This record gives sequence, structure tokens and C-alpha cells, in this order.
Amino acid sequence: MVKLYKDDGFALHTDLYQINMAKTYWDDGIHERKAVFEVFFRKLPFDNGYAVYAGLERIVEYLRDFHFSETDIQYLREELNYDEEFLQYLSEMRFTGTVRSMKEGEIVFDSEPLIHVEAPLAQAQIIETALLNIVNYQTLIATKAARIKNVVGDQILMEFGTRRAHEMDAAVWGTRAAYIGGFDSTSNVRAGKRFGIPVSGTHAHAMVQAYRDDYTAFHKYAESHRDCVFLVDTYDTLKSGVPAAIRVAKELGNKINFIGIRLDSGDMAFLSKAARKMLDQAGFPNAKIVASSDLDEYTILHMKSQGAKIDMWGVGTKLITAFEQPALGAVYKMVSIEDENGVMQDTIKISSNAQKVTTPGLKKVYRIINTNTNKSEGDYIAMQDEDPQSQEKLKMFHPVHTYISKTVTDFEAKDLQHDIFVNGELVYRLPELKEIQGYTKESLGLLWEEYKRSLNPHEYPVDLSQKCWDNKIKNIEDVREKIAHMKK
Ligand SMILES: Nc1ncnc2c1ncn2[C@@H]1O[C@H](COP(=O)(O)OP(=O)(O)OP(=O)(O)O)[C@@H](O)[C@H]1O
Ligand SMILES: O=P(O)(O)OC[C@H]1O[C@H](OP(=O)(O)OP(=O)(O)O)[C@H](O)[C@@H]1O
Ligand SMILES: O=C(O)c1cccnc1
Repeated sequence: MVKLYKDDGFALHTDLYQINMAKTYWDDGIHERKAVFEVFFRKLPFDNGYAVYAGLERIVEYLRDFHFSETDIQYLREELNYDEEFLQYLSEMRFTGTVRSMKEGEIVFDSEPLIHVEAPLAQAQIIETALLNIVNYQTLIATKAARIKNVVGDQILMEFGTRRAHEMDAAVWGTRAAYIGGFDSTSNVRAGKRFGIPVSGTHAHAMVQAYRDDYTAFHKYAESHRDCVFLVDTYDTLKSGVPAAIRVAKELGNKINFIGIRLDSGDMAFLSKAARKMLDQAGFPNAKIVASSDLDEYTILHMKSQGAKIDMWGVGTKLITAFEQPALGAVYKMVSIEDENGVMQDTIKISSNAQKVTTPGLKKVYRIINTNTNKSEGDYIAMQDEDPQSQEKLKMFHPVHTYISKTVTDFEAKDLQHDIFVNGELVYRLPELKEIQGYTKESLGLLWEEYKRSLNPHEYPVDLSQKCWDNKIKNIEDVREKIAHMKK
């Protein structure tokens, strides 16, 4: 029989192999050696030109509260047979490392470090799984949301995905990510309470079915609510739904705030145009038309191109499940490790695929903003001891196809990473969610339109400094040499 424990903490929200590696480090006495890992992804999701980074707030909560509970230790002892000394070490483990991260809502790109973790080796290893779990999902949803926002412009976007999300956590953290990406509200009341996201909603077909006809249902709803959006497609949108909505709006007059109607099926471009005419003719030119049902950036764009008269969009399934791309694919790679003499040594992971070779060493990421245009020239990854701002001319070149290069002169080098934890202490003020959403908008403003279009966007440059590139090549050569001299 499965034993039930009284609590369920997050320290065990890791892959077993992390704890097993920690055990090896502990037995060997190298568990406290300083290790540096970076979180990054190799390919932008949805073939988009950028991604929106989300997940930092949950990472902060996770690291701040990190500890193995009594029952976690009990489970590790009874079910996985770790020895008492190691368990004692785990039970005292708290996060004591240093974390730098991009701000939530930052516009980010492939192959650049989003998070930099510097921590005792065993700790840095155990936290990998949760960090990736959080960043991969939230960044994916924030990016999908930004793609949809890009298509709707200033129109209102409502998040409707909870019922189809991949379980409860995904619903609430997903809707938070959607808000960061540009959504205006959520239908999830818990997310409203938890994060302060504005909540909004209409009513379902069930209510119309319960009253058996549109008019009665809308009238009853209007008697008990001031703000009214009537769902008009339960039986027949143009013959029954819209006329019933108009009749109730006229009858109730100022007693209600007739916001408008919602369409949820059929040819919504056609229906919205017809409904618009009916509402205008009835004296409700300000009534809004909401659309929902399997929407995403493609259907919305298509409907707009047909001249659909839709003012507000309710988007669920395809947003919250990141419909056409199930995962972001962010990874956590070691870039440096302390040796037996206390000296940091760069490490590299080699691959036959040039894009998959990691970039070793302690690095920083800068956004190179042209001060004449106030647009970004690209991102620039430099070694920690470099200061690109001090250079008069900055040479930027493609990290794989190095012949593609440019020289930038009037620029601001904006350091994209911020101190979050320093030696285990939280030093970062978590911004309000609204502020994060605003930051996304502001960061998008730095990008030329060419990088923002949803279809075939231009590739944004993410370049390495010369020093960073030389260091990478040296590390590759060192590994090759070591292998060449290996004993057979
Ligand atoms: N004018 C339009 N142009 C492009 N796509 C549209 C248009 N109108 C509706 N759609 C989309 O087409 C799909 C239609 O879905 P589907 O045929 O499954 O049924 P439905 O009309 O929603 O009806 P029901 O919900 O009753 O099954 C939805 O994804 C919807 O967003
Ligand atoms: O299609 P999505 O983008 O996920 O948007 C949410 C959908 O959820 C509701 O339908 P559902 O069939 O669950 O219930 P309802 O029609 O009874 O409201 C709503 O009417 C939308 O169609
Ligand atoms: O409020 C709505 O209209 C709504 C909420 C969740 C899912 N579908 C629609």
C-alpha cells in the first residue's frame, strides 16, 4: 500500500538522478564546491522571433523556501535507503547560492543565459529540475500570449483556458504568464485572488439551456447582474440570440450595463458583421462583440482579414496548452566548477551540432541599444570581467557564422541580468504583476517590427564577444587534446 505523508513540499520536486549525483558529491567530499550553471533554450518557440521570459517569481518562492521536510527525509530513508549521514546533510540543506536572472517579462532569445546559478555543487544540481520545469512552461505561455497580443493590437484579450489546462498549477501559473504576455484578464477566479489579475466572464450555454430559451435566460441574468454579456449562439445566433439580447437590453435600460454579446460558434466573421448591424440599428453602437471557441493568433488574424466586427477575444485551449509546441526545451548547463585548489575552471559540453556546443565561463548578457534609433542592435554575451560600455566601437558577430558582423558605435549596453539571491539572501524586490506586463511592452518597444511579426520573423542577433568566442574555442581545443592523449 502507498504510504500517505502529511505534507508535500517542493524539495523533492526533482529528478532522482539529481539526488543521486548529490550523494556521489557528498561521499567524495566535493558537494560544497562552487558550481555555475546557466538556464537557456536553443530554439525560439512557435517559430517566433523572440520569447517572453516568465517564471522568476515562482523560482524565488521555491529557492527562498527550499528545504527537505521531515517527511521528505523519512521517504528518502524508508523508500530509497539513503544513509543517515547523507540524510542529515539533506535535512539541513537550504539554498545558499547566488542567482542572477533576467527580469520577468524580458524579451529573450535562443542561446542566451536567462538565469545564472552559482551555488554549492549539490544544491545547484538538486534545484535544476524545478527551475527548468517552471521556466519552460511559463515562458512558453507568455510567448504564446505575446504572439496573440501582437495580432489583436489594442483590443481586449480574455484568458479562458483553465478547464483545458494541463492541471491546476498550469492553469493559474499559465494565466499569470498570459497576463505578462499581454492578456487583459482571466476567467480563473483563484488566479485573480492569488495574483491580482483582473477577472472577467460572461455565461455559458448551460444557463440558456437551464431556462430553455435565450430571452428568459438573458432576462434572469440581467435581473441579478449589472454587467451583462449575453452568449447568443445556443440555438440560432441571428434569429434568436441577438434579438433576445437586444430586447433585454432595451427592457432593462439603465438598470444594467449592457456590455455586449458573445459568439462561440459558426462563421464568426460573418456573424459578427451581421450582429454588429443589428446592434447598431437597435441603438447599441457601443455594445461590444466578444468571440471565443478554439481561437489563436491564426484564426484571429484570419477573422480580422475578413473584416470581422469583433472587439474582444476569449482565448483558452490553444493558449494555455501552447497548442502547437508542447515544450520550450530550456536546458541547465554547467559552465564553470571550482577545482581542488579553489580555482574556478570553465567547463564545456561538446556536440557535433555547432548550436549545441555550450559557451563556457562566467558571462553576462547585454542588450545593445542604438542611442540614435532607441532600437536594439542585438544581444551581446561577454565574459563577466568585460565592460562593453567602455568600448567606443563594439564589433558584433554571429557566433556560428562569424563572417556575419557589424560594428556599433552609439550604443547603450544594458545589462539584462539582475541579482536575485546573493549567498542565499534574497536581494531582489519582486515587481507587481502589472509592472511586469508593462515591462514586456517596454522591452518589445526596443525591437524592430521585423523581429516581431508572427510569420517568418527576421533572426535577431545574439552574439558573443571576441573574448567569449576565443574562450569557447580554447575550451573545445583543450577537450580535444585531452581526448587525443587519453590512455587506450
Ligand atoms: N470566419 C472565420 N474564419 C476563420 N476561422 C473561423 C471563422 N469563424 C470561426 N472560425 C474558427 O473555426 C473553427 C470552427 O470550429 P468548429 O467547426 O469545430 O465548430 P463551431 O462553429 O465552433 O461549432 P460548435 O462549437 O457548435 O462545434 C473554430 O476554431 C473557430 O475559431
Ligand atoms: O475554445 P477555447 O479557446 O478553449 O475557449 C474556451 C471555450 O470554453 C467554453 O466552451 P465549453 O464548450 O467548455 O463550454 P460552454 O460552451 O458550455 O461555455 C467557451 O464557450 C469557449 O468555447
Ligand atoms: O466567461 C466566459 O465566457 C468563459 C469562461 C471560461 C471559458 N469559456 C468562457
